[in-house]
Amino acid sequence: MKIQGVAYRSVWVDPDDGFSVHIFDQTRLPWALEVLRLTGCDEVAEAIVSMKVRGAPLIGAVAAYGLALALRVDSSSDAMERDAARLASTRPTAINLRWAIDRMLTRLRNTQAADRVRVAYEEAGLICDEDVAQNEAIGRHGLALIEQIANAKRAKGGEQTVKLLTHCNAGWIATVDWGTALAPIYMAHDAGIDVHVWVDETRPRNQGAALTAWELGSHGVGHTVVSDNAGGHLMQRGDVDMVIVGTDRVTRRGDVANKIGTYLKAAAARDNDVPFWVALPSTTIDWTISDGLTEIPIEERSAAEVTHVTGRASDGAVTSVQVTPDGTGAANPAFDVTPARLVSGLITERGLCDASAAGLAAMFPDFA
Ligand SMILES: CSC[C@H]1O[C@H](OP(=O)(O)O)[C@H](O)[C@@H]1O
Repeated sequence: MKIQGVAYRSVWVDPDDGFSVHIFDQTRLPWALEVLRLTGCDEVAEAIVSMKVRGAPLIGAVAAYGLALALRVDSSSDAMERDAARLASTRPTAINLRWAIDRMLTRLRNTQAADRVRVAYEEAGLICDEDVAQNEAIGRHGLALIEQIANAKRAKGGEQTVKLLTHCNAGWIATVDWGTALAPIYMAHDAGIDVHVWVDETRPRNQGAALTAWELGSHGVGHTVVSDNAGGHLMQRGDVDMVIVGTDRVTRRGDVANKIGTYLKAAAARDNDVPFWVALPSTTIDWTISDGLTEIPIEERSAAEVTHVTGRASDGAVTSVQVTPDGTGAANPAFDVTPARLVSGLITERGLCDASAAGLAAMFPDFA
């Protein structure tokens, strides 16, 4: 995606040194655009744990490069397995992380130690290129949904703006490029469709207020940040034509894990007959599990993310302030699970499908 006219991906290998891995520090956005140069596995692991880099597809891609960096230090099989396990353990919910590491190991276990660094960078690069292509395809398939809404509104007459609601950040900065939930929105905007996005702030880390708003604003897409609790009210008033979100893991029967609060939006959407669509590349499908509620591990993050909020002070300094009384405890589940029955459909790189075992098996017979 472009930032001030310059095209970027969210991760890239330094063209000069040929090995260091560059990412944007997402904890500094939207106040500063800062590139981090990662030169070792531990730095990559820390960047994922601290959410300097985040987003299910992107943490998979960056972890893949993290393994390449680790192999530069020690390409023995024991070290490779240890470092791969370390990277895979950084965050538990997004299946893309486990998928990317497993894909790297599958290739590297069949590679001579002397060739592993070269092969690792090659495979990580393929993972990135495939993510970009998948997300662009998701954009095209999701665009058709937005076009349908726009056409229906045109036929009906009256207010023409297609009003979408999204939760958290599933944009280009959460993937290698394009994004998942935001890809159709970018394409609709670029196609001249009048869209407006309600952006859930997405407490506690405010990925919506900080990252989705920054992305959409940078691309000129109309948007309004709302509190997480406002979505149901907007739907009741007919101000939401469709909800579109990303995901971190989808089960083989279509249960969806996504940022905490997604389930509540899906429940409100169902209660107000608002279509609720989930955008994902097939790397986000966990074919080994069915019941999301009992089988998807939900990341528990620090209480400090709830008791404190980060923002820019009036003097321009980015700082964190406490919003709870001293001594008050906080729970911080980072994801929840939306049952397939509340999902209108899945937007994949191969097309739109039902959030069901049959729908996924029909779309991905080669995986199911
Ligand atoms: C296309 S990103 C998918 C998913 O990842 C985000 O989680 P986090 O910000 O904790 O990495 C969020 O749940 C997005 O919807």
